[in-house]
Amino acid sequence: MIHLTVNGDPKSIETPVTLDAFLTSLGLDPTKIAVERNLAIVPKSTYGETTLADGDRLEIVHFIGGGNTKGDSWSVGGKTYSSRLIVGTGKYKDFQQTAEAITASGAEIVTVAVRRVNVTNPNEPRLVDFVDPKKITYLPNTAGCFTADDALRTLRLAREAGGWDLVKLEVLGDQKTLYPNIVETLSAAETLINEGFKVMVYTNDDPIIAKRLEDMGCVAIMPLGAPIGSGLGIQNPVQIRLIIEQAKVPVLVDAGVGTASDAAIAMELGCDGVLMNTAIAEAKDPVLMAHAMKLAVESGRAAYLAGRMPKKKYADPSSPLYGLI
Ligand SMILES: CC(=O)[C@@H](O)[C@H](O)COP(=O)(O)O
Repeated sequence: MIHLTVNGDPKSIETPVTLDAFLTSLGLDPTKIAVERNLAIVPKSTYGETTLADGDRLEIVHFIGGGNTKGDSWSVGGKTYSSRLIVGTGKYKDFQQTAEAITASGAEIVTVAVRRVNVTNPNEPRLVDFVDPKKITYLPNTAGCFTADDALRTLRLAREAGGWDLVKLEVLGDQKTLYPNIVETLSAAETLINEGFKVMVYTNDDPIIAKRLEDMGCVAIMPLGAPIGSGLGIQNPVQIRLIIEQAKVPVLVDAGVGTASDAAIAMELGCDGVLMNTAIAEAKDPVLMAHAMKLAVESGRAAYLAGRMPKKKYADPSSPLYGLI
């Protein structure tokens, strides 16, 4: 019988085994841990030829290199995306800067205000000459529409012009708040869905309305974090969480993000993604901010998947084994 200690706990094994086999017998993945044997680090490449002996003291350190979110994709409108950041195309200095920011953001979907951004007129600079619609999904939106009729005309136009049927519906209530007009939004969503559009819908942070839009057939629910263009960050995390908990379609915070931490909070809440425009376009350095937003969305998503520790009322020492080695 061989007696060992593992992180201070006694362990016994019947016959000598290699470190590799021992770690595996503990249910550990030898590629993801580091081991100290009798105060000397064991190189990973020698785990297979290191035979444990009576009296060995092992210290095992887990999760070296951490996890990653590779392969963590999401789908909308029948297409799968790995970036969870959707960016707007308004408010930039020019299309060149728009394109550079989009590249830095890593976004695979960009939203375009059909009535404001030139996509099709060859006599003016066109966004499509800077951002290739074969590589990036264009998501036409109805920015600036205040009635269901306006929104319907705009999106029918978009389908006619570019064949786009995955659309972002936003019907606004007033100029001061740019809050959604929910009555008009519901009516437009119903018509669009009946006409075969796949509707990603901008809405308020009301779980009841969100459910109704989902039941109607919207393919994504996009509650505001704060008023469009305000950069105030997520004002109502509880409501966003309630919307996420009940939804069976993707939920993306849309509007009101001001800086990277706002995007991370949205993702930590469990959102499938974030849509933003102003925070990037009106930053002093839009391209750098686009990069920051990419990292924030990825980091918030990883934190959500990792599962945060519970909040505690009192201190809890970080190194319970301190002094034992
Ligand atoms: C681009 C777009 O669709 C906006 O209407 C959207 O809601 C973004 O809002 P922010 O500019 O606050 O990010």
